[in-house]
Amino acid sequence: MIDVKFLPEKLKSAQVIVVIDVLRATTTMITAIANGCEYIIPVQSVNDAKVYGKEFLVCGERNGIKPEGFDKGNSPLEYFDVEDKKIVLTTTNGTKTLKMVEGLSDKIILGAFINFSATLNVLKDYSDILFVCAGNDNEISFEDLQVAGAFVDRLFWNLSDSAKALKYMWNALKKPNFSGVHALKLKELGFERDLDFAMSMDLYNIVVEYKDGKVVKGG
Ligand SMILES: O=C(O)[C@H](CS(=O)(=O)O)OP(=O)(O)O
Ligand SMILES: [Mg+2]
Repeated sequence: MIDVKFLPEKLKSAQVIVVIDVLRATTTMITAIANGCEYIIPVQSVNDAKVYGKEFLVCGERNGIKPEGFDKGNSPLEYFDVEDKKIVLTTTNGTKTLKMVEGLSDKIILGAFINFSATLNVLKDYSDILFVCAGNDNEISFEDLQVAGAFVDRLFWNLSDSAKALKYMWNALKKPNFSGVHALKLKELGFERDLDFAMSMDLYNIVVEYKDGKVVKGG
């Protein structure tokens, strides 16, 4: 079954789980890994991140903005210079959702548009996939649903009703349309370029996984 959770609730195990927080956590983490970051440790809180030692870049956001004392925020455009770095990251929705799916699958993948085709190639080998959209503060995210819909549209196993609904939504849109509440909020905060970046298809040809507590380049 190909199933989609519009929010990270009523979670269940699956052969593969794909966590989607296209604005911006999964887009940001994929960018960091594609630019040579060794690994990323997602954590729940700003205080959890601060305890990591000097060998880590301490990164993330609250209300979209880099917390005081942090090295980087949650804009993917800040992660082109992270070769061989170790990162600890806390974000409002994305890192929280990764922690929530821990233990539910042996294969947890990060989903976004910037490495869409590479991820799709891996997903084609599986018939039991759960897409988990991170949403925004417990509300659904139009942008996350678009990524799920684009994947579902290219997978041909049994679709759940939520997957079927997103397939039709994606077919109506045909390309990314970032105009939801979260996109507008990021625009107001001055992150318009993040939206363009996150809507770009296939900038990177890698798969990114969450394994043993770390976000790493997939095999
Ligand atoms: O930084 C982001 O884009 C969001 C926080 S907010 O909605 O902009 O305040 O965090 P994320 O975990 O990536 O949804
Ligand atoms: Mg988000």
